[in-house]
Amino acid sequence: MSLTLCNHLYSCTFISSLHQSHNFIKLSPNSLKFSPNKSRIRILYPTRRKRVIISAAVNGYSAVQGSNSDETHVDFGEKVRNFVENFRAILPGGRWWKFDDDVQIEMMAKSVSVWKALSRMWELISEDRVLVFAAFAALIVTALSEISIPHFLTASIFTAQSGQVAVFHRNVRLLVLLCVTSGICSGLRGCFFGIANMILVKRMRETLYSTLLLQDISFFDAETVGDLTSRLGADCQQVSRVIGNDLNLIFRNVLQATGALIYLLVLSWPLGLITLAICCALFTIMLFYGKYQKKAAKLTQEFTASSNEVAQETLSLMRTVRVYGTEHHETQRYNKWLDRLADISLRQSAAYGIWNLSFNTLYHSVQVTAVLIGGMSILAGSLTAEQLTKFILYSEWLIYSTWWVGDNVSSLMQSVGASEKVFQLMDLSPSDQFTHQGLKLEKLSGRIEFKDICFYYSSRETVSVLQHINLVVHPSEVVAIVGLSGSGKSTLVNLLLRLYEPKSGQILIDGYPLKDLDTKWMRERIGYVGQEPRLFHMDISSNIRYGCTRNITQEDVESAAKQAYAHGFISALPNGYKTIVDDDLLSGGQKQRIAIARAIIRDPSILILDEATSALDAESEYNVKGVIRAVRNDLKTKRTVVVIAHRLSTIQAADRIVVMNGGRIVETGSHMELLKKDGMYSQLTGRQADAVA
Ligand SMILES: Nc1ncnc2c1ncn2[C@@H]1O[C@H](COP(=O)(O)OP(=O)(O)OP(=O)(O)O)[C@@H](O)[C@H]1O
Repeated sequence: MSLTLCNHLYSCTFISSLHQSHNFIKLSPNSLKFSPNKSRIRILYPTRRKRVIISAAVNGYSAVQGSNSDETHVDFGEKVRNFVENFRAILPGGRWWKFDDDVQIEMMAKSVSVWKALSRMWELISEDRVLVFAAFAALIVTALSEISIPHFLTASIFTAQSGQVAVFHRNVRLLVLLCVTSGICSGLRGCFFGIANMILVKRMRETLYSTLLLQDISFFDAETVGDLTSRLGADCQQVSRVIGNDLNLIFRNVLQATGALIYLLVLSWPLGLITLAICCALFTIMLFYGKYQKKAAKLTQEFTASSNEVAQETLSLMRTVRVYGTEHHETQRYNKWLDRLADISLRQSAAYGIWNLSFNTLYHSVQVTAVLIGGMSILAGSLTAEQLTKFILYSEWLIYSTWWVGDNVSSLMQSVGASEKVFQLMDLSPSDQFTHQGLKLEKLSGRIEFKDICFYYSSRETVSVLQHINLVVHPSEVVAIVGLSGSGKSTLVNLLLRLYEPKSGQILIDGYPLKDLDTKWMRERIGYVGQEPRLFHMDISSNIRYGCTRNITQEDVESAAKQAYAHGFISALPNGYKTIVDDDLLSGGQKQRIAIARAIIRDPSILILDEATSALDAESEYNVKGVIRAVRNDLKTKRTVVVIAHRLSTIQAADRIVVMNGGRIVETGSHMELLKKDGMYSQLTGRQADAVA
């Protein structure tokens, strides 16, 4: 049965119930609609390393399976109990407020303390510490000027009332000076903190991006692009508030609150202590609120990342979505995450409401207490009206500052929550390939030897993909690897490209272990054309030059394009080699030809071609055969060619054919030798011949 969640709140109840019971679902019959042709409910939680799938057999769900008449028999007592339970759930601290139900704990990044997060941020910005110090200096001057204003304001009014002209003028002059100073320093403070923040976010993104680019390929097998771009975008943006907003305002308000408190205690210590007690209560509420917001922020980041993941996947597969007419389904898939985001936001807003309510209540209680006790003190003659006015002004100041501190601490907590995953990713060590300084040979002849290679992908440890592969490819030899789909051909090439490391065995290049060779040096000497070549969003010329470290002229580009049979169609494009392309603007065959030109221009000692298996067959075959022919005819440049071949004519052009099955090499030899053997190869060619016939 498929399940439609009628409204957002019910969806939360549903998900919560799923988590609570794990096996049994408690659902409100009103909230769900079932269609009879499916049998499972699946909820996917994207996690960093795995997706948790909760499946619930709906057929075993008797309460909903029954007719609607069940609903009418719910007795009054049950209804009241449900009402009371729901009411208790929405009270502060109730079940509705808890986030734990919403998400598996392993999807969260390791929690970092505020101090740890701040010290990490300081590491990133410490290079520009002068700017930060200048910002803090401006902040201190602003805070001190602002906190002195109410004193001189009140003093000016009361000195005018009592006719002390000289003192009145001095107070007004000081007032003007304080206003001007606080105005200027406030501007400088905002500007310096803003710049410091911009630097922090820029460094954070730079560091994160460069760390990601240096990870092993297996890291990208486990992470999704949408998730990573979300860390770079939304998460870093959230952290951007830390210095420019949160810290800046926290420090300002802490300073002002401290000043106001001292002033109040000097003015009247009993009233000062009462105000302090109220502020402590406010601060305690604020701590709970801050923690709550931090957790909410972490979930918001997770769900934003998940929604980005869905959007990115759908938009990049837009043609498939259109052809299969799944727009509505995809919208629902996206909406599911939006609903969860809205749910978090709903609770955040409700928490904000409670926080504001507490503040208002406590704020007004300070006013009332001050007027009551202060008024009685005036009547008793122990306090003047001027002192009480100052007291009320400063107590307002104190409580407002406490409120601001609370507000900004909660915002800081949110930023810290958002930064956790970013720091976790930033802490990843780069792949060994980038840290290890390997050997650089004087000359590479292109001899490749696979020695007893075994391999499985870390994401599927139980599935052995290559088993005891032994193969020698001689310099300038053209070797075709053939076999059924999934037999491990591309994996073998991936190991040669060092995208993955063998689990056992060794790959030798010119007799040297591939692991000992300098990866960058080695890759510069390999040309690779994948089965589905991808192009960058830049002009064709730049796409062909991509990654080539030697000096390249436009003639070199055109010559490589001619060898790859790409010159003709490129010249026919409106802007020729300057035409901006990307993955969608050219046909599969045209992209492949550009990728071949990109491989040829490097003048590689080892050329690896993965022939396309799909609809491109004929064109791909023509292109690949052309490259092999060119290698054969060009006696000056010696190249070893490894081609993963699917077509008979490509295979025949090879010096040697290696047949793979189930991760093993089962046959090797020339076309004729293998046909005579009447083994797997002859079966494969027989099948292809039948297909052509
Ligand atoms: N990144 C990966 N993570 C986990 N398993 C993978 C990964 N890439 C490939 N595999 C699995 O490894 C096995 C071999 O795949 P491989 O791509 O090497 O086969 P192939 O012979 O090149 O197939 P084809 O001719 O269809 O391209 C397959 O079972 C595949 O599902």
